[in-house]
Amino acid sequence: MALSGPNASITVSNKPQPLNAASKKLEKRKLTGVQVALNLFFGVSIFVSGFCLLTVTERITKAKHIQFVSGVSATNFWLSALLWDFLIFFIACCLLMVVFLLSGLDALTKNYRFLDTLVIFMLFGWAVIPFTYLISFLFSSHTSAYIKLVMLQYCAGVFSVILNVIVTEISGQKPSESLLLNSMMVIPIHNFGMSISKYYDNQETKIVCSSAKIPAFVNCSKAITEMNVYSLEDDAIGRYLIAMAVTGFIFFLLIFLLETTSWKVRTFVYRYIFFGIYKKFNKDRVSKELSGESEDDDVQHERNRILEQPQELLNFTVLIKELTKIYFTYPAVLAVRNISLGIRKKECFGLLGLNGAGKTTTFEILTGEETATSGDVFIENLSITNNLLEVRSKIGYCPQFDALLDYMTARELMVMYARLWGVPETQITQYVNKLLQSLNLEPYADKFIYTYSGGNKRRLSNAIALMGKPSVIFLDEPSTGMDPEARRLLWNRVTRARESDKVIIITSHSMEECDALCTRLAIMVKGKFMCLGSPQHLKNKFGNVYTLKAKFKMDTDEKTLEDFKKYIATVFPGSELKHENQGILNYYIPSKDNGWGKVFGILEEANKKFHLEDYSISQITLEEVFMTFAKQENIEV
Ligand SMILES: Nc1ncnc2c1ncn2[C@@H]1O[C@H](COP(=O)(O)OP(=O)(O)OP(=O)(O)O)[C@@H](O)[C@H]1O
Repeated sequence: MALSGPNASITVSNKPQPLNAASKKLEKRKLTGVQVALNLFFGVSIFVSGFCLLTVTERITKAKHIQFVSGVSATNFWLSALLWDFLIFFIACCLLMVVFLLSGLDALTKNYRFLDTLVIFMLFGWAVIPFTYLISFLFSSHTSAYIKLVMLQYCAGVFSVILNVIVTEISGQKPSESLLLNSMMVIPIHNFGMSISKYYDNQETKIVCSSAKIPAFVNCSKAITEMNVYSLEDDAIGRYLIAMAVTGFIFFLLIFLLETTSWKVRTFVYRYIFFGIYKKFNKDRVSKELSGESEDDDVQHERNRILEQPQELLNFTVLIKELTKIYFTYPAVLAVRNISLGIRKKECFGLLGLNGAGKTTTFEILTGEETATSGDVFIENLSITNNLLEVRSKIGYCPQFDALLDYMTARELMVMYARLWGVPETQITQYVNKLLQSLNLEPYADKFIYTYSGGNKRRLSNAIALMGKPSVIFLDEPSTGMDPEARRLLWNRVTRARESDKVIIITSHSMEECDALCTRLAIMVKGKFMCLGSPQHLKNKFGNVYTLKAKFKMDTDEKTLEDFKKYIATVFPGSELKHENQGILNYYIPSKDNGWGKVFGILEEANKKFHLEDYSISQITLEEVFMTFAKQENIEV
């Protein structure tokens, strides 16, 4: 039996032949091409699968999205990744050649054969690196992607070799005539295994045939010794090399298609197919919940203003028009329900809402990360659905979770983004230092990011979002985990950015932050705007109560407290005792018919009558307005 075709170095005929001592020794020492390939598969699989680690990490942490948003094109991103990984692959292959040389694998190294071997390895690298990138899109964890890819590559390699033996040796078919073996040629490791094993066998045979003593079991016919190893014959490697060259190119093309047109395909599928089917079977729900009509007059007014006027007259930097997002899971989630909004230059718009209200989904659509199910977003009059690449170059984005590259320093990362934004090379150092200073990041600027605290990572994410010249900056919960000083610095920086003609859109769970930064805000409940306006407008509109805090001395008896409660109930009809603890009473007092002067007059009287230690009266806070909507959501749930 010949192990891989007629040119196998050690050809075992069907009839056992007597071997002399020298040839027995030779047989024992020599490997077959198949053995060499099998031995290489494991190491090669472990090594090449590593190329998925960074691509998966960059995708799931959104570092890739931030780079795209900062102006990197898909071509540049993937070509630079390929170039770098290919360089690493080349160095590793050179080291492997040294190992081959030291191990005495003359058929792969001696007499310039290492150049042929390198060609096989390089073509394998060209095919397998984009293949690994492509497969990595299927995974959302880099460790799982790595382990599964190692297993996939190794099993595919071993399987393909076994299949080749079965097809050629057992069923006697030529590899080029077997549909199964031909279809295996899309897998880089199969082509690599075949190339290396056939090349090794061919060269080993030539070495043995050119020696003084040719063992009897070696087939040294002219057809074998004079065959061009690069030809397209079944025992040569030409077809496998061509397959690797072509598939590498195809894999790369597929990556580009995935990056550039998959967004359009997804938009089409979700908008016209999934949403069409959904509308057909859920007519009532769609007309009731996705009508966009609102009970709040400000929200309704904003919607009318957008829908009734031609877009050119509106002059908004950001225009959200009847935006809807449905996640077609089971059951379907209506994450954003027909919202319309216009934001002009120098505005800071806040999106508030409980967890799961739809803020992040709205952000993801606005930054081009998610597709809208219906409606559209326009940034400087460019539709995000039709001009994604242009729109991306107009935005800065700080995602909810830090999209940073752990093995870079803050300075390196910021220099990289400054270059991407096109800051002139001579000004980059000064530009980065200024930004680092403004967020007090200088002490950590030259340390690896993985050593940073959560708050410092957040500062850096915000600094990156504020870089360059975007027209719109999206900040998703920007100050989470920051200390009060860092928060103040951030607020100053954001306010300065807003004043320099930018639009800031922010989501936050900190009402203090929204009150400090936002010129307008909306409270979102279950994907809908429940109210819209400036913080003061919302406080006036929904805060039709004052909050009264009365503090009694420690020795005050129960009767005095009861008398005070009766007194308040009489002088402020409709008042509500919200909370009582350790002689401190908190009331909501209706503001209607109770001006500030009247309230203070009554409380001064109460102070004298009940000997209060202290009292205060204030307008309702934004947090209390928010809580009234939050309560509504909880009741509806
Ligand atoms: N990929 C997804 N698939 C299915 N449902 C999703 C997906 N992403 C979000 N959702 C659902 O969409 C709704 C809105 O989620 P979203 O993350 O936008 O809320 P959020 O207001 O940003 O919440 P948080 O304040 O916690 O960040 C939630 O009900 C959530 O479960």
